[in-house]
Amino acid sequence: MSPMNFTHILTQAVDELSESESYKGLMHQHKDGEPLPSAKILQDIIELSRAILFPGYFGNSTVNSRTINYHIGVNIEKLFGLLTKQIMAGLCFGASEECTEDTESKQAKAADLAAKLIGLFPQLRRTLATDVEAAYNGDPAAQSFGEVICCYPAIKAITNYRIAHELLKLEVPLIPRIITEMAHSETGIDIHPGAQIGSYFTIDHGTGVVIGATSIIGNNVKLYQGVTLGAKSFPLDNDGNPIKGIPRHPILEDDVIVYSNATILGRIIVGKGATVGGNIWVTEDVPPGARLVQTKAKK
Ligand SMILES: CC(=O)OC[C@H](N)C(=O)O
Repeated sequence: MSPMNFTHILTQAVDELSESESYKGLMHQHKDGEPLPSAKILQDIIELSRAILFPGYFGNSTVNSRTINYHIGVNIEKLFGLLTKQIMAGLCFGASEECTEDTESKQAKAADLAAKLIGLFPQLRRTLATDVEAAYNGDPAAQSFGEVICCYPAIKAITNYRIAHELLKLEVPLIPRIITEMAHSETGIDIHPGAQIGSYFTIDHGTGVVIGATSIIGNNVKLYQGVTLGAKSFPLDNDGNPIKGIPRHPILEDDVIVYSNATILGRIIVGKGATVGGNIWVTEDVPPGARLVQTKAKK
């Protein structure tokens, strides 16, 4: 192809891609003074959060009990600055009116929400400590808490989820979903920030786990790789659009174990202490303490 032809093809592509009919619904219209959330900075926020919650394991590895106050202080200060800006961007993204109107009060709100989230970090760390313990106690292959924190995808995914869930409760738009989707890409574990998950939660191996937006998981629950807590077909409104916000995912009560690749669908209850075996499809309530298993393979 001659350079003239390249130019023609490229110019035509530019023209077609710039036509409003072509990008309708697919472009975010930038307005001066309105930032968009940045996946890159949110990644920095997650790295800082991990360094604060699990000092020495993430971030600066030279931290010790004499210097911890300094390290946590520096990281919290950085986190507060970055988080405030990203929350502001999230508020702008979710705002129906122009974000440039009332910027000061939005900025004050963003700083307030960032401080509220950081204020929850001590409680988040206490809950994450239970998740680390559950991962260690739930896996004979784990040699130490340190190994679990450094290596287990579940700890990364659950940390992102627990931060994102608090941001969702603070009604910050978009950012919670970006944070859980970052963990999804990193670990293969997809936990929607809207799910409610108790303490001592663990996922062994993790790859392919999906936990839907309205799932409710009690305390001391263990999942294996490939488990889906999903929804069944959903109702549509008169215009044929899905009706949002309906509880449609399972409730797993305390002490439930679900083995690999089980698919549990709909707003059903898996009762306290029940065990759901691998590779099964569950769409009805499971009584407390039940053992649900697939029929054995036959020769
Ligand atoms: C996990 C799952 O059921 O996904 C289906 C859909 N995203 C929903 O939330 O209903």
